[in-house]
Amino acid sequence: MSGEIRTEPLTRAAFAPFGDVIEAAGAPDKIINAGLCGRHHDLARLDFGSDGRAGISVFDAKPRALPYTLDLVERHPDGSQAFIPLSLASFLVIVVPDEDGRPGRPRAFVTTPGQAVNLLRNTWHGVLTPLEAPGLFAVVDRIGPGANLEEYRFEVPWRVTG
Ligand SMILES: NC(=O)N[C@@H](O)C(=O)O
Ligand code: NI
Repeated sequence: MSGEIRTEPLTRAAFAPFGDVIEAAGAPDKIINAGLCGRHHDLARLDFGSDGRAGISVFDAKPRALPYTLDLVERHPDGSQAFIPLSLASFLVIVVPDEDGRPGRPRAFVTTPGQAVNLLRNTWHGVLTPLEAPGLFAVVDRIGPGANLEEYRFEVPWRVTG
């Protein structure tokens, strides 16, 4: 299976089967800090497994452009993975439903400035793909034993267009 994938806007509802959209959307859950800050509370389903712990790393990724050739996806069977831009750059988020242990048809989302994402454990996804510089991201994922990585290379790449 291969072909062309059109990008779609990133919304919590559309992304929910694959993970969470982390953003300051709507009214804050709580006003804190003497009224000077709104807290948008507990936005992501983090999961680091029974033998792992949470880690924060910084990724400095090369920006890419659309149309984008998708030939490789991966997943982390032991934990979730969150990508939080350290700038207002937009990025491409590719996720794929699993079909009997292999990726099915990818879906491609483009973030708007201020959006971050958390990928659920074992969700097929494209690697971190900024669409503009700087490609600096904080990444919250599992630190622990094992590779926590399964890769899949498509025999025929997908073409992702805007
Ligand atoms: N390999 C790694 O740390 N990053 C990937 O998991 C990725 O999704 O970019
Ligand atoms: Ni990953």
